[in-house]
Formats: sequence, C-alpha cells, structure tokens
Amino acid sequence: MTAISVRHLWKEYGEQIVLEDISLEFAPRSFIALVGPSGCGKTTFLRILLSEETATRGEVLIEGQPIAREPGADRGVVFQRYSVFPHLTVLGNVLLSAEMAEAPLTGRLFGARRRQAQDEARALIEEVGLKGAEDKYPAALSGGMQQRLALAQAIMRKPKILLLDEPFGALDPGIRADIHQLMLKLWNTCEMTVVMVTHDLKEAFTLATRIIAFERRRNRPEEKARYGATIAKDIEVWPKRIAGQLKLKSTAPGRDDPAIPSGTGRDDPALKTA
Ligand SMILES: Nc1ncnc2c1ncn2[C@@H]1O[C@H](COP(=O)(O)OP(=O)(O)OP(=O)(O)O)[C@@H](O)[C@H]1O
Repeated sequence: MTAISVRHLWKEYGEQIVLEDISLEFAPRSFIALVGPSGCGKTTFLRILLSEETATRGEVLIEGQPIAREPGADRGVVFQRYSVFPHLTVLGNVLLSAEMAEAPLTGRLFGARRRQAQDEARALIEEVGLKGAEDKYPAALSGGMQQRLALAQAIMRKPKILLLDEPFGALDPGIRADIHQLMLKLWNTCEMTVVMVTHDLKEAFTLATRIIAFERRRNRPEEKARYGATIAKDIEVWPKRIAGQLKLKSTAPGRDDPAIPSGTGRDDPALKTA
C-alpha cells in the first residue's frame, strides 16, 4: 500500500491554474523533498496534503482512504517559523499537542493519562536535544531550538505523515547541519512518511529518499495563469536511504547542541550574550 496517492490533481485559484494534473505515489516511510521555482505551487500542494486547501479536481488518498476534510492528528506540520505557541513553555507546547490529539474538545488530559503524556513529552524533549529547557518559553529559545521544539510538538501526535514547509530555511548553515542529523534520526525511528518543501537542493539530497521537482513548462507572462506546474523531475536518491536502517552520526551532545550538560551550546541565545 502507498502512504499517499495523488491522482490527477489540479488546483486553480480563479483563472489561475497553479497545479496541473499531478499524479504521484509516495511509499510508506519515504522522505520526499519537493523543490521548484518560487511560486510554482509547492506550498499549495503541501496545504492540500494537510487539508488546509482542497483540490479543484483529482483526489488524494492517505493509506488508500480519501483524505479527511479537516487537518487531523494523522498529519503533523512544521513551518519555517511560528509553529509553536509563544505563551506556552517547551513542556506545555509538547504536552498540548498530545492533549489536542486525544481530547480535541477540552484540550486537557487528566490523572494517570496526563502523567503518562508528561513523561512521553519529557522523553521526546530530551530526544530532540532540549533537555533542561522544559520550563523555557519559545521567546527564550534560539531559532534552532524553536525548530527542535516544533519537531517534538509535531511528532508527539505520532503522525503517519509529517509535512515540512522549509522548516530549516531560516537557520544558519552550521545549525542546519546539526538539525539535519536530528531530522534523519526522527525519520529513522518514527513510523512516518515525510514530505518536505525546500529551496535547498543540498538539503534535499542530504535528507530525502526521493526528490520531486515541480515546474511550469510554459512560463511566459501571458501563459502563466493558463498552465500550472507539473512534475519536471522525479529522482530516487542514491545510495538508497531506508527508514529504520540508517547508520547515523553520534547524536551525543555536539557543537551546536542546545542542552549539553554544561549549560549551553552554539544555538543557545545565552551564548550570544556571553
Ligand atoms: N489562497 C490563495 N489565493 C490565491 N492565490 C494563491 C493562494 N495561495 C497561493 N496562491 C498562488 O498560487 C501560486 C503558488 O503559490 P505557492 O505558495 O504554493 O508557491 P511556492 O512554490 O510554495 O512558492 P515559494 O517557493 O515562493 O514559497 C502563487 O502564484 C500564489 O500567488
């Protein structure tokens, strides 16, 4: 079975055709990178997979079933910025994710289940390298730490599909390299299929199992609205990466780790004032 099937998908905004007859099959636990020129419809495609947008024509199936009309716990998402709640602590952000998934009406878990969810949240916070920052608010975290938190928040809901919209685009290159290792670790250990929009081809080759390039074949101004983007390239990354079988570099606290026991790391804002 495929994780995601996209069949003859079209997306139009009024007169403007954005996506034109896109058909794709994504294997379970694949890591798909979507690349292409600015404005060619990558984010629109991702938003359709999230149910934030609907296709004009065509269909999307998740594990063989028509995609739900509303965003749900089966699909997590991380944006370039503002994925986390600024008024909640690190622990509060990750915990809320579990609460919204399990108790969408009240947003609260109680008793033993709440304690269990707290333990799970703390373990995940440690896994993403934020141990020690549980009580901090996002404003006190660096960009790299905020994206680690956003990943933890998305993964806490145990999504089948993780959607990433340029999640590391705003980070410095060195910090990006460290968070790439984390991303590979999470993809390797969590049972999820990842679809990531990126402008960075090097990032696509570093992380993905398959790279899909969208492009408008006809891009003259008078044709722009009448022809949408199609799939220009579909590349299997070689050597193959297989989820669950990756041999990763040590994930022990490293040069950028924000939570090394001695206190701070390279992407901790505290360093900037030192
Ligand atoms: N809600 C909307 N209403 C009307 N037009 C829209 C809407 N959302 C997107 N578009 C248009 O659809 C086209 C594709 O936008 P989209 O953001 O998906 O491109 P993109 O490939 O992700 O671009 P970038 O790489 O710059 O983020 C653009 O021309 C955009 O103006």
